[in-house]
Amino acid sequence: MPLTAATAAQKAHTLSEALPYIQRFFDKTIVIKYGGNAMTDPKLQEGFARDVVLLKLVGMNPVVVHGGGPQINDLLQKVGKKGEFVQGMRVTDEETMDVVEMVLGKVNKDIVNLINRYGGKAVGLTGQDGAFIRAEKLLLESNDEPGKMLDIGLVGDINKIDPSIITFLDSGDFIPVIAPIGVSPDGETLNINADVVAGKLAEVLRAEKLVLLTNTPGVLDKNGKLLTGLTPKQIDGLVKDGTLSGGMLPKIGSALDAARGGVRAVHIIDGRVEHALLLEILTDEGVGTLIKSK
Ligand SMILES: Nc1ncnc2c1ncn2[C@@H]1O[C@H](COP(=O)(O)OP(=O)(O)O)[C@@H](O)[C@H]1O
Ligand SMILES: CC(=O)N[C@@H](CCC(=O)OP(=O)(O)O)C(=O)O
Repeated sequence: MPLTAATAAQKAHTLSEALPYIQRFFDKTIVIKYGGNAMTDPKLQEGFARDVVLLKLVGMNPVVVHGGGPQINDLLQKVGKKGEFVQGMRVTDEETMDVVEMVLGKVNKDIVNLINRYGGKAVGLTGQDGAFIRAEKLLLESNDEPGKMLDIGLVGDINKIDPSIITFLDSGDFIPVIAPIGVSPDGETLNINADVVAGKLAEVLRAEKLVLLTNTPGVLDKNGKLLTGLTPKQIDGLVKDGTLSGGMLPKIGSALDAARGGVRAVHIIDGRVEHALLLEILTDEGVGTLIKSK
């Protein structure tokens, strides 16, 4: 069907709008957290893969960190286990860890394949590769009994990320795709929340941007209204009054740490919107919640 003059002008305008963003982010690192909740629809997955390839081709260095929480829950259910979370972190016994590794391995390869199908050169990694994510067992402070530390099993608290393998891949044509698994000093694999890995990696890589793709329009207030920008003080209030809960807790904590750690722009956006990533990075249509460092 031929384009009308108005539609053609609109399309040209949208393409042209990308120019200053392409210039600004040229050769800059963009860490993208692809949440398990944002990857459930095949059409959205294809859109995501195309967006990542496009960002690489226009000269940016996209680094993908993926989750897979709902997919892990599905397999746990099939083997007769129930997913249990404390403060947004999965309680991980040995059997659960096997399921986590299995599912994240499959999710990782699916993303790699999809990016490659659209002409990218994705390379899948976990923190075990080159032992680039070193962690120790996480102890969480109990909310009910301050001072009491909770052991939630084989869950990692990041000690150190060695960025050299990622910068090496970035400097070539490659797109790193990272599963959130770390390795302890004695070689044990540890399950790490993907938001935590993405936030820390963005900091260590001195990324220009961290974009967390999830299944809500962003951070919502008590009445379900989108909060477009949040300061540390506002976040503190939302945690204390219970507006933020579950998976949003590690997400907001990591986002704030990254913003304070020097990542210039940290956004939580709706991965259910087609091409949400392109809209966020290459257009004036900033969507979701911007996390401010002060
Ligand atoms: N105030 C809030 N605003 C938005 N989402 C919230 C809020 N509090 C809790 N959540 C929950 O956090 C979830 C996102 O975190 P999570 O399930 O870990 O997603 P992901 O797989 O993208 O990391 C949302 O689906 C929502 O249920
Ligand atoms: C310790 C911990 O909670 N690990 C997460 C890792 C996957 C993840 O973070 O996935 P999403 O981003 O899709 O939530 C888990 O086992 O679910």
